[in-house]
Amino acid sequence: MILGCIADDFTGATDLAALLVRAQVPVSLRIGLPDAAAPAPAANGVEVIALKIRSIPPDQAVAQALAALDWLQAAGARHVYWKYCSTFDSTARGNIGPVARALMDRMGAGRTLYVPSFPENGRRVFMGNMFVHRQPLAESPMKDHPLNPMTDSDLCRVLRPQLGDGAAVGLIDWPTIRRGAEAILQAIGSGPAHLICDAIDDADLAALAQAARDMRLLTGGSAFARHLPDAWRAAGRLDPASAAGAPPKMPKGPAIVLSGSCSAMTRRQVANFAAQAPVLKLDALRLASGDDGGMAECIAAQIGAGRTCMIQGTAEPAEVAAAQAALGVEKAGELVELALARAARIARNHGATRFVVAGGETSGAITNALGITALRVGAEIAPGVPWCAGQDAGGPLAVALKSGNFGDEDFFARALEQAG
Ligand SMILES: Nc1ncnc2c1ncn2[C@@H]1O[C@H](COP(=O)(O)OP(=O)(O)O)[C@@H](O)[C@H]1O
Ligand SMILES: O=C(O)[C@@H](O)C(=O)COP(=O)(O)O
Repeated sequence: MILGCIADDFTGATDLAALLVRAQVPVSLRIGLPDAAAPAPAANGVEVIALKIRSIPPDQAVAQALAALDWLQAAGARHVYWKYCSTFDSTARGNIGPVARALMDRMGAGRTLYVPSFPENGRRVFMGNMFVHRQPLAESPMKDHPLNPMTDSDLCRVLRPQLGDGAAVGLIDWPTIRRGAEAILQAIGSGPAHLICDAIDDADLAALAQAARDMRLLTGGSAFARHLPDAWRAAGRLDPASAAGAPPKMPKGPAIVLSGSCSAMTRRQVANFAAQAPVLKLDALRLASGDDGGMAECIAAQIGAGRTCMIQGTAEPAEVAAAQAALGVEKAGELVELALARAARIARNHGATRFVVAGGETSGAITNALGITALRVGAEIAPGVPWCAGQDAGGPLAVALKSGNFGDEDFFARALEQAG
């Protein structure tokens, strides 16, 4: 296997898998830690392991990431990629830094790069500061994220305390990156173990990939990973004729939209789709007292009759803040995730075959609830959001796991049309 990847959430995993398919390599996407009976990886392919470790306590995230690393290494991974969010989503304690550090220690890797930029989706790092479209990260809607609000745009400052022990974090800045792979290589050689990298367009990411092609451990978003296969091909380490293979066949049938993201873009997408399909809005406070607003009846009436509907946890920042103040951040999030996971199972029992899900944590909860253990990546609906084909006890199904911030306003309708 040329590359083994550990993704910290499920939308991130399908994003990464889609971009690697674009890079013309065979990609296998496994949900959770593969068991002993899992099929062996392809010799020249990429393995992506989707974990749900973005917001859990650092020691648990590290333990799961190391277990994934052990599996990937035993399966022959030549390089390893630690995939986190293109907006560097993490809590004050981690988990980007602690997991990177643990992977470095276990692999004996002296250095690694941190390259979250995803220019096609408006995420750029300049002089160590992350921008989301035209706004600094800390002024963007990411400041209101329910689980990991991002309140500092300076990524060196975000990473340093996560690494602890006074760890040195360096920056490979854009003027260096614009001088090309040779200059980047020198900066890597003379810098500290942890290096945040600027990148404002895909040419920057390609230069970084060329400079980093010998590094065994790399970290970042999907857009940087996409450039690695070309860098390895140029170095003669990957068959120039390698291909992603034929896209999987997607099942047809009733579809449900399940939205747990509260991002600004998802809120617009939910409002847009609400004008076209029946919607049930969950309320975290009512869920806490066992009231889901008749969710099962609503799903049975719509999906059972072959029509679509949407169940949303999605709410405005003030509503989320009120629920969190009453219930606690974790409890409020968990209640909505569990309700949406239950909605997915009910919909499946009424014949749903297509699931459009918004939100990374939400996608993790739903994919696990459906018992999906592997996905095959199909066509992208929006950059970084592919339809994926999977299987559960009831047979074939399709899921589109949308990162909170990805896609245009009409994303849900477009997704259903595309796989219609
Ligand atoms: N109304 C709500 N009140 C409180 N928390 C909510 C509400 N709706 C959704 N959530 C929680 O917010 C979190 C959103 O995270 P996630 O699904 O990862 O979305 P994103 O992709 O935008 O990061 C989930 O844990 C979800 O359950
Ligand atoms: O890199 C990205 O932006 C995405 O792949 C990602 O990780 C999405 O996370 P959520 O926004 O929590 O869905």
